[in-house]
Amino acid sequence: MRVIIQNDYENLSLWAARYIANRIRAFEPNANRPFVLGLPTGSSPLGTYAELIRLNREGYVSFANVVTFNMDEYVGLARDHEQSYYTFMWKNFFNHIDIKAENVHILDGTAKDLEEECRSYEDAIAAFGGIELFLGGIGADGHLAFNEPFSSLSSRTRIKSLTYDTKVMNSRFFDHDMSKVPSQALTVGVKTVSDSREVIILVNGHNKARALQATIEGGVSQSWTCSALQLHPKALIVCDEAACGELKVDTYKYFKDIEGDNLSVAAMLK
Ligand SMILES: N[C@@H]1[C@@H](O)[C@H](O)[C@@H](COP(=O)(O)O)O[C@@H]1O
Repeated sequence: MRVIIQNDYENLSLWAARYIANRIRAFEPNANRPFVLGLPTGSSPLGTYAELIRLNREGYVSFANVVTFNMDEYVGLARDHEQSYYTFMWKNFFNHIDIKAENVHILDGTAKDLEEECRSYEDAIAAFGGIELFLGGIGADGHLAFNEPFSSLSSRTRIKSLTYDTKVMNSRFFDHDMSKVPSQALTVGVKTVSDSREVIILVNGHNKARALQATIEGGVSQSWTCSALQLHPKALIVCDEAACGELKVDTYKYFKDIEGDNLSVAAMLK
């Protein structure tokens, strides 16, 4: 596992966006061989999306041959609901880049047969040859996508009930009214994420410090689903100083030292 520690959220976002842009450029995707990118919602990726939009507008990276799969979606929210993840993604990212609408995949939380919706999502990922790079965030309880604590580490896309804590956290988007927060979501599984050839997780802020500690230093455990990344051959954590509060000094120093030359945000633009 690599851990990139940036001073603040701004630099974390620039570094992550430039890394992703460079990966897409190096892949040289075309219509027959698209770059398959997994994407999250939430506040963590907003800065990364903003920089990717800027890089796209400047002509540094194109999404014309990028295929995306989003991590999750609330059950029961229509796509045009202002808090659906569908709305979030178009508003904050897809509307501003040169991606083709037919290349965007987002689970439909209003599908008649939700189990079939999940199965066909996994089939669609497989049909594209799997995901090249999955970008994600984590919840304060370490959830990856909506894989809440004690989700199976070999889980696939399925329906999950949200924990009380997650509903409280997400109620900020629903007028702070818990009763408006959907109780269930469709989510890719831990295994769906970890089957990707590369995983990048953004972790910022003090409230994620325990989750970051569990991801890097704790044992692999279903109680912190993010810890499954320890078994991944190419997992990359991009975090800010604030999120490092629970790491051992030695751990912190190790990653700062070993990644020293790689931390420059400016040097990421080729
Ligand atoms: N399902 C999403 C996750 O994919 C996200 O990583 C997490 C953290 O959100 P934020 O980035 O806003 O802290 O919350 C949500 O519940």
